[in-house]
Amino acid sequence: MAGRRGRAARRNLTVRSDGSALSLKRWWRSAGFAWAGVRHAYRSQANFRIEVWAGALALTLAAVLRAPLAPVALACALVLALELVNTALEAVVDLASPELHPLARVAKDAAAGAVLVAASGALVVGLAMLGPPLWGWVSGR
Ligand SMILES: Nc1ncnc2c1ncn2[C@@H]1O[C@H](COP(=O)(O)OP(=O)(O)OP(=O)(O)O)[C@@H](O)[C@H]1O
Repeated sequence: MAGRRGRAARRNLTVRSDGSALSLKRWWRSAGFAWAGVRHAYRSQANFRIEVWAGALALTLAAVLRAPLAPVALACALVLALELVNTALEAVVDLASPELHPLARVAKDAAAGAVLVAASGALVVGLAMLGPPLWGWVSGR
């Protein structure tokens, strides 16, 4: 009996906390905030815009050349996600340290480094996946 009551109480708690977290309205609101973040990055960051269009080009080429889509999509998503994190970190650093500070530099440089590493990896993935079929298409083989 006590066990059943305990389980019911736990279920109530779970329903109350998970219920709101899983509500479609709440999820839609959160997605709206996330999309606002993406739009802000697109408007304010030239690098993000370049990466978006480079990714779109790579995905189009992969589809047209019938190259594996998943690794190209994953590499593009990684670069874009890290650029968004870099944008967020830049904003937080500017908020916390408007003056020049060595730690602010470390934070911004490391975040930019993360994007650079991901972009280099994406370039390798792009060359490996799209290079051979593109070469075959160009050379008519
Ligand atoms: N508060 C700061 N203290 C110390 N160094 C800073 C600070 N803000 C920026 N820097 C240095 O200047 C570099 C450029 O910073 P900035 O905020 O202009 O970013 P960015 O690389 O121009 O990025 P974006 O063009 O995407 O905004 C940083 O990587 C860092 O080395």
